[in-house]
Amino acid sequence: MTDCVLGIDLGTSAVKVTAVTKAGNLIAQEQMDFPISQPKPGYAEQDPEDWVSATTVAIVRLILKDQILPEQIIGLSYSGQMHGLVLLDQNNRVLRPAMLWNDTRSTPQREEIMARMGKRFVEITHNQPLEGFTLPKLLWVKENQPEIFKQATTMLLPKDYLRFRMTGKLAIDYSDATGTVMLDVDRQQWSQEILDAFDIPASLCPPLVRSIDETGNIDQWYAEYSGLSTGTKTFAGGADNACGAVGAGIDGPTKVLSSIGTSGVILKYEPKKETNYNGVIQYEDYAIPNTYYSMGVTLAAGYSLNWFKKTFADNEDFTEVVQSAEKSTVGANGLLFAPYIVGERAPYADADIRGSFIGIDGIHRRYDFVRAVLEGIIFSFRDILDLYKEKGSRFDTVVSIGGGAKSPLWQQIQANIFNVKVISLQNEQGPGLGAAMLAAVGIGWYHDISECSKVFVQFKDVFLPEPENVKKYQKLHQIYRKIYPSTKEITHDLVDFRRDTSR
Ligand SMILES: Nc1ncnc2c1ncn2[C@@H]1O[C@H](COP(=O)(O)OP(=O)(O)O)[C@@H](O)[C@H]1O
Ligand SMILES: O=C(CO)[C@@H](O)[C@H](O)COP(=O)(O)O
Repeated sequence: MTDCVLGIDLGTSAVKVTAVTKAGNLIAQEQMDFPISQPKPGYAEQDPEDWVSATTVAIVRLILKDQILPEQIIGLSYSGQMHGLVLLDQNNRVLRPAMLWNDTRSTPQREEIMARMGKRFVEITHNQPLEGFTLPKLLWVKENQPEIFKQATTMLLPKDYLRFRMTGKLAIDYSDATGTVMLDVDRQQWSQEILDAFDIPASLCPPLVRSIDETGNIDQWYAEYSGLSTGTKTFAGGADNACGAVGAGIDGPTKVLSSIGTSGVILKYEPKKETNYNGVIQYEDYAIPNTYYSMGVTLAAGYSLNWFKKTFADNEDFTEVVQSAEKSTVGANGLLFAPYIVGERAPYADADIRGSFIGIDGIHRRYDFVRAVLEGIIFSFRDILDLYKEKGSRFDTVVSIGGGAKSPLWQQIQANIFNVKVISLQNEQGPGLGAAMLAAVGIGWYHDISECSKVFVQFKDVFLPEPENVKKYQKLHQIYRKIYPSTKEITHDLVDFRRDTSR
């Protein structure tokens, strides 16, 4: 019986639980999906109970199907979808569905924050108060559901709620706390100035801990519910992008992370907390203590592909749909896709922009549309890389993770659009591996993340830019860049005509 740690990756579409030994061997992995509810355009909610049930199913499968013994699991940690707001009452009961990172209903609150605090807000948090972040959501509840706000005694993020249900302990780690935009990044504490400005009781904010800190053992109730042992220690964990970067070995300035999950992310390691991109690019505490990262987020990356598949190829296998894009060409035979189908965050912070296919021709087949979707998402990533390049950053490697990294074609498209070498991991589940690494360091197997990374992080394939295709993509990207300014007004005008899915 070999001891192992679990990395629990609470994503937006599913939870994935990965068991890893001290030697970095992945001995089992289980996944359980859960739904997302979009009752109105711009809304995105989940029932926190679904996270608990799905995680428990995955753990039960590890024990019953994969034959992992509960006593083998000496520690576990968490990676969580970021920014989502979970509100608890005085009995620690959930007050309303969680409002997720891709819920963009809080534009008035975002504007109110900027009107009230302006530049000072960006100085404190190193971020703009975008709709996706937690504070605008909290203010939305305060203004639109005051009876719920009045009952709220604790605010948690998704993985922190899951940890609470498994241990009975309330906590939040610094990487997720930055994503609330209520943390004073320079002082590394909740910002009293922001709390006072919006009349938010400080008692709502849970205690801050580091990602590798111990957060209690599995409690009796959860041990009985799941089959885990009360001897298993939990460690705080981090934001999914922070954990993804840990699991991808991002620990210096020349490697960049590209993640295609439900959202898409281009992420860069930042050694100094003083760096401030004035909110154009997000700035967050990293899961490695006393370091930071910045990132640009494409709201609908894997989500765009999911939408396409659900709408036009529902009963077909995911891999086959993606592979069909090989029948198309670089530039999808003259078809472009802009992935703004739930609004956008970077490089355009615009909750009302919507997506488009440009250049539809009678010659186009479904595989051209698939190709355009894959390419459009990466053009959006390229826009973010260009923001970094404008600031003088230079990279020689992109590490590709997330569900999208299952496709070699998509990784080659990345290498060609970025004109940079792209490498993949042995297991594309970087966030789960990163969470397991936090537990491995927390438990004392390794002195620090860097030591653990040498054993746990294993790369797989290398995709080199193909010069002919790089040239074609450079031209196509210039055309793609015109889509946002050309469609902004048109798609904003269409807002009132969108279906209200609550009816
Ligand atoms: N075989 C595949 N090839 C390419 N992309 C895929 C494949 N299967 C799933 N995906 C993409 O991966 C995304 C899910 O990635 P994942 O990292 O699991 O997301 P999350 O952490 O947000 O739940 C889906 O939205 C889908 O677009
Ligand atoms: O909002 C952000 C980052 O700021 C998202 O990246 C979420 O953290 C969701 O991640 P995935 O489920 O797409 O991995």
